[in-house]
Amino acid sequence: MTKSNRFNHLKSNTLTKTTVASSVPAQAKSTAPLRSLKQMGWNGFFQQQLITESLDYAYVARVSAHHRSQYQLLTESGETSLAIHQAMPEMTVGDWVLVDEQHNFVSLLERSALFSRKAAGSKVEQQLIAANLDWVFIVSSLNDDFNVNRIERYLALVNEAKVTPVIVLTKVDLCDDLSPFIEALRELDANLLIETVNGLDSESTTALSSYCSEGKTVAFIGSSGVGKSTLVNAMLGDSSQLTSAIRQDDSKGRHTTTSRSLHITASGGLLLDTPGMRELQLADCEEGLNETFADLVEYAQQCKFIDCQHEQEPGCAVQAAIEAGLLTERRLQSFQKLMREQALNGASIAEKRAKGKSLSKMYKRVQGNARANKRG
Ligand SMILES: Nc1nc2c(ncn2[C@@H]2O[C@H](COP(=O)(O)OP(=O)(O)OP(=O)(O)O)[C@@H](O)[C@H]2O)c(=O)[nH]1
Ligand SMILES: [Zn+2]
Repeated sequence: MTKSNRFNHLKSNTLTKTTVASSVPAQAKSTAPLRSLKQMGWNGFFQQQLITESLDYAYVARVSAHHRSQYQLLTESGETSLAIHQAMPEMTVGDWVLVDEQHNFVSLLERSALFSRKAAGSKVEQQLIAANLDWVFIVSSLNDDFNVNRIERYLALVNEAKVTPVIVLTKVDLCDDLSPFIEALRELDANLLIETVNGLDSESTTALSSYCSEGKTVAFIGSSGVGKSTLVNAMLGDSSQLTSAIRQDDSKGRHTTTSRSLHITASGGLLLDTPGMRELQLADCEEGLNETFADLVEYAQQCKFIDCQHEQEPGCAVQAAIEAGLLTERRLQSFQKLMREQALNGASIAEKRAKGKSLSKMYKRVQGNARANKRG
């Protein structure tokens, strides 16, 4: 079957119940109101991955929580669960899956975005944190806690995950002069999306509703005390959404009550809130760093040596840009610190020693790739 006729029947405006098998299993039971796939975040990117044949016996579901032995799923008929088997791929909150009527896993749909980290003590194991997000709010308060280096770190993580970042500056009610904060952010990227809010004032937080519109999935990251929980509560409106839970049988047949990590917000979007998102560390995000420091990487491509570390090497275009006032020394230091940090966090202890020695190799690889991409 050719690609075109395989997808002929799938039109982007048919994102309704009729595009999937109508018989979602009767087991689905929920205290939450029913939602259409579109309201759960379904869009053309996922639709075009569906193959007609599978729709005759499978239905679409979104992972709303990940427990030890099962995934919790949101379907158009309510919530259900999927027992974890070895043969299944690793999945995470936000993933879209096909499941058959006997509750067997059929397939995992390709992700539009993914947050992951290396599992502790393991060289290769990836721990998946969240999938298919549309926006991530990087939250920082407008006071002494505001830290540009920290925001750069979050930007690298969000860019690496292929999600669009929005900087949310909280506690605007306690701030007399916004301009130094905005200027510092504009220095990172003149096109950054920035919102200023008072999390305690519902009128002020409506600015975030436009991102969290029907079918859009958002998450918050930021350090402790900046006001994330306050914003989460404001966006969920009806607090019952936060505690909404389903009863399910655990492996020993006992009833357990578990809460989900994917919530419907008052503005109709989805809010993904897991401990993993809150504890994100920088690891293996060279691409994310390159995007976050695109200005610096651009200069680095003009350096005489491909593995230039932008310290005292002759012909360093990065140092020249700093001298010419085109780039700040702070930004170079932040880039170098984050490059080192992500390399070390992503490595095992044995690898760490080796990686410490081979920073120049890493520069060579990153800057070499950037040069190659530019040529290509
Ligand atoms: N004045 C003012 N206070 C705020 C604002 N947002 C949050 N707060 C207060 O700041 C404190 C911390 O807010 P939280 O929402 O708990 O912060 P958090 O980021 O969730 O912190 P963790 O739970 O530790 O991660 C609380 O006392 C909030 O009431 C704001 O915009 N203005
Ligand atoms: Zn250089």
